[in-house]
Amino acid sequence: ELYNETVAKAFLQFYEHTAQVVWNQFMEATWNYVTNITNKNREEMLLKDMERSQHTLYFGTRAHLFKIDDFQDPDVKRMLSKLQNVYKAALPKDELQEAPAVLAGRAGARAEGQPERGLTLAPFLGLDLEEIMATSRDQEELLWAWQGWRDAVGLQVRMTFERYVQLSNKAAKLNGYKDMGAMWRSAYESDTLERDVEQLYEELQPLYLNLHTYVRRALYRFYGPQLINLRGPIPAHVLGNMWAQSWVSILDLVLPFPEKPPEDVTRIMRGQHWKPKKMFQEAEKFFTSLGLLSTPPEFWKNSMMERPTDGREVECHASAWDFYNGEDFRIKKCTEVTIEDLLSIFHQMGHIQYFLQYKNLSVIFRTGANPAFEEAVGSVITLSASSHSQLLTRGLLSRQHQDEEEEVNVLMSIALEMVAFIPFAYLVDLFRWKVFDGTIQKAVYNQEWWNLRLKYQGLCPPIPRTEDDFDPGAKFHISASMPYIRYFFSLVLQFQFHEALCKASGHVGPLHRCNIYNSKNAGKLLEDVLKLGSSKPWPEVLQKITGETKVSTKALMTYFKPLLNWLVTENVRHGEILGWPDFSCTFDKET
Ligand SMILES: O=C(CCC(O)(O)[C@H](Cc1ccccc1)NC(=O)c1ccccc1)N[C@@H](Cc1ccccc1)C(=O)O
Ligand SMILES: [Zn+2]
Repeated sequence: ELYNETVAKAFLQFYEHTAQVVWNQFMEATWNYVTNITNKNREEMLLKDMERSQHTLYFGTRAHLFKIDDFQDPDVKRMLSKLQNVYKAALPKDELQEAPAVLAGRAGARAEGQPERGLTLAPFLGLDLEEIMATSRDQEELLWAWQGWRDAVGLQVRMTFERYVQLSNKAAKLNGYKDMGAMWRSAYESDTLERDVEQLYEELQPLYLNLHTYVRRALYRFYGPQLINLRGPIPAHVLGNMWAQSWVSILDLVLPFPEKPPEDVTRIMRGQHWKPKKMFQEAEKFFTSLGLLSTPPEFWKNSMMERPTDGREVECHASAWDFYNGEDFRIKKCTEVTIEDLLSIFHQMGHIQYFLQYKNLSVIFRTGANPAFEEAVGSVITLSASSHSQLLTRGLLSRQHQDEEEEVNVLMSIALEMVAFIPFAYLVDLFRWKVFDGTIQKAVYNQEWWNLRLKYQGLCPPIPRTEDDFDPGAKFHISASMPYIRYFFSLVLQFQFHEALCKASGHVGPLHRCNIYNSKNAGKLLEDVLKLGSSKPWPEVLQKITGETKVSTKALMTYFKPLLNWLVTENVRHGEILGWPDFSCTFDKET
């Protein structure tokens, strides 16, 4: 009959050649917009987005005509089933037109006319406010920045968020999913994803609880009892980050051994006159030291490594770009010369390495084995890049020896980045899954957001919040409709990968001292995984690198064991209450 396997192969060839052109044009137009936000560039992006949707719909509807179950070739079956999901292209034309203004919030279009004043100010405002959140120790100033950002951006997103939920769920249903949360979760090819991540979270909770309790004590010492309740949640504006998702900026307030502070790598970088380009070259050197691929000339010619100084408005959230022609790959980042940005560049270069490794696969398979794999690649390299031995080798540290207490200090700084992140990375999509499935209704969006922030992060808003606010909208990924559970999953995966790569590199000793730099064995293991893209189910890919088919928190717990021991001893010594039995947020001061 007509739609047999031979026809399917020709159909896929036809898809392949047309998709490369359509996707390349869409990426070019989107790149032009986010690196020069003007109405003209927005129009051009929307046009290319429409063409891409028409292309997706043309092939998606026809892919449903094949009886995939009768086919033999596993690749043909897998490619056809992936084509069948057409995402938002399933929407009727008029709603598809409306979608960009609604779906991509801050990063994307506004319905018509000039973008809101607050929004055009926001990107510039954003980096300065984040700087204040990281460096200020004046809680009034921190409150001003915290509230300022939410008023400037959060409220804008609120206006379109309900319509965004409607359109998203309609598109999901048209693709056969019960809601958009189910469609997002389908990227993991598992019908137990929600329970799996909940289980991982529960295994990690004791580690987070002990860190939270210790940090609360340290903040109590600095800010006093009128701000910090030792039996209650921590106010969200004093953790050194706009979303309290990373606490590394308050390391100086919580250092276990303050008489042995770690060297300030940022100061050393600036003393050595590091520039953004050198930071990218540094990250590339690490990947090539593993025998992995180097970046093509286009990367250095076309990337945007610094915020432009010609007055152009750009989207400053870092990202890596594949232009689907096998040779054009870019990073967009408003790089500052800091250790945080150097490590963030390692993360972005991990995305680029994935693009390079799978560039000869069909376009359909040019994504990570699952979205968490994409995020984990760069982050696993970062674990080695930020190790004492690596920073020493690269001349970014001068002190050779590190004694036991200095090591606890370093583990604390890594935990402030990684362990503090665990509940935040978990709750962002817990919130959105509940919004999509209707558990959380519009009337209580903000209250339910703060219920989750209290339950999982043990945080409180520093001032009373109402339903006129929309605090979730203050996070880029929510305003840009970017799924987030991938970062939670990636956090666990990156330690599992790190353990496997360290073993392959012949490392002996504690996991947190491992540095895989120059290990061709570790590089080979990683290469074998990356070049598969999404052509195989991710448990198979996970097994190739770790020997296991299940995600496990064992490696992460091993890595932080020395710190957890220290934290438990410290918290017991102070007779601390783990958790926040006083769950109320103290606004009205008794005093
Ligand atoms: O958002 C990022 C880093 C940006 C990115 O590399 O994950 C970026 C996000 C993004 C931006 C614009 C459009 C789409 C996605 N993702 C990529 O550039 C990307 C993702 C998948 C494939 C190719 C590129 N990190 C998260 C979480 C995180 C990750 C690692 C350390 C700390 C925190 C955050 O900052 O909250
Ligand atoms: Zn990423």
